[in-house]
Amino acid sequence: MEIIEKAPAKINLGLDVLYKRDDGYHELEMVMSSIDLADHLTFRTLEKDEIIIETDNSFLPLDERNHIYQAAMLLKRECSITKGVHVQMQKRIPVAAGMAGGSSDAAATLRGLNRLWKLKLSLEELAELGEKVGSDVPYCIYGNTAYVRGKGEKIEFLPKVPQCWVVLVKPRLSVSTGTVFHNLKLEQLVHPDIQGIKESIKQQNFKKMVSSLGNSLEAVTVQNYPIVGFLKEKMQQFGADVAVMSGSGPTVFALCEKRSRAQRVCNGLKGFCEEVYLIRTLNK
Ligand SMILES: C[C@@](CO)(OP(=O)(O)O)[C@H](O)COP(=O)(O)OP(=O)(O)OC[C@H]1O[C@@H](n2ccc(N)nc2=O)[C@H](O)[C@@H]1O
Ligand SMILES: Nc1ncnc2c1ncn2[C@@H]1O[C@H](COP(=O)(O)OP(=O)(O)O)[C@@H](O)[C@H]1O
Repeated sequence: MEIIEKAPAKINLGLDVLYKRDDGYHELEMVMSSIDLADHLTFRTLEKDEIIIETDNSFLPLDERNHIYQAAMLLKRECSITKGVHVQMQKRIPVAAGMAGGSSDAAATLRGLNRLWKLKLSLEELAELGEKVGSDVPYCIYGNTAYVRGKGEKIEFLPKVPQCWVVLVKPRLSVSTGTVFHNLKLEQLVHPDIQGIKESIKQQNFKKMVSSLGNSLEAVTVQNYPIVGFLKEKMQQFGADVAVMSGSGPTVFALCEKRSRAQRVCNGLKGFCEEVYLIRTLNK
């Protein structure tokens, strides 16, 4: 039997850093939304007790450093599964981009193997397990639009984002999430209006939503990689309703109510960057 799972990328419509916790992590308050750009994973049981990952991306590690491997190993241990699994992944989400590609793959692995091996774990149980693989995995178990707090484990579902187009631009550089958090100065952070984003989504008010979006980590990443600020400015000049960095970066996304406007932003950005995508938000 073969099981197929889609692993969608996320964008952070809002990301606020509240304080540094005793465990060294930072307490976050975020609004996340899934977008229509996804990795595709296919799972097949192996009689031999091994985890084999194949992918069309030649830069990813395929051993225990891969989030898919970690999620599969965790579930095998938790449920005492002695069979193995073969995972085939088509990688579409840019890597180390602030779009939770690895976390979404881990979440898809937990959902996929739960079905393949008929384990009957609830999504809540999978989310709790996923926390051990990465902070964004619990959210990625559910996807869609959500208000997320803590390190990423406290999740409140929101209605779908008002209909709009998303342009993504990923400069050719990788950002280390750890370094971004290490470099931030709490007293200098800008705090976006997370409650305003939540309310505007509940009211389906696009204009109010775009005026509230923001990311506390943006200034930290822009300081080290000025190209991120440059691309954001370009998106605004080409007519984006709003442009914000996602996660710890370096991807910047623009939201546009009109498709024609999004197309203009997309065409304009192609002159500066190879990786530019025009997509929609994703809501089941
Ligand atoms: C910032 C976010 C927001 O969605 O997204 P991405 O940029 O990764 O997409 C995530 O919380 C990223 O979560 P995750 O990708 O699991 O982070 P990790 O690799 O565990 O973080 C690497 C390091 O960053 C620091 N870190 C991370 C998350 C957090 N809430 N506080 C922290 O201080 C810690 O020092 C940690 O050791
Ligand atoms: N399945 C995976 N997909 C992407 N990256 C992975 C995966 N497994 C492990 N990684 C590693 O995780 C790191 C972060 O990648 P990714 O999850 O794409 O970034 P981000 O958290 O910024 O969205 C990369 O250094 C990458 O090598």
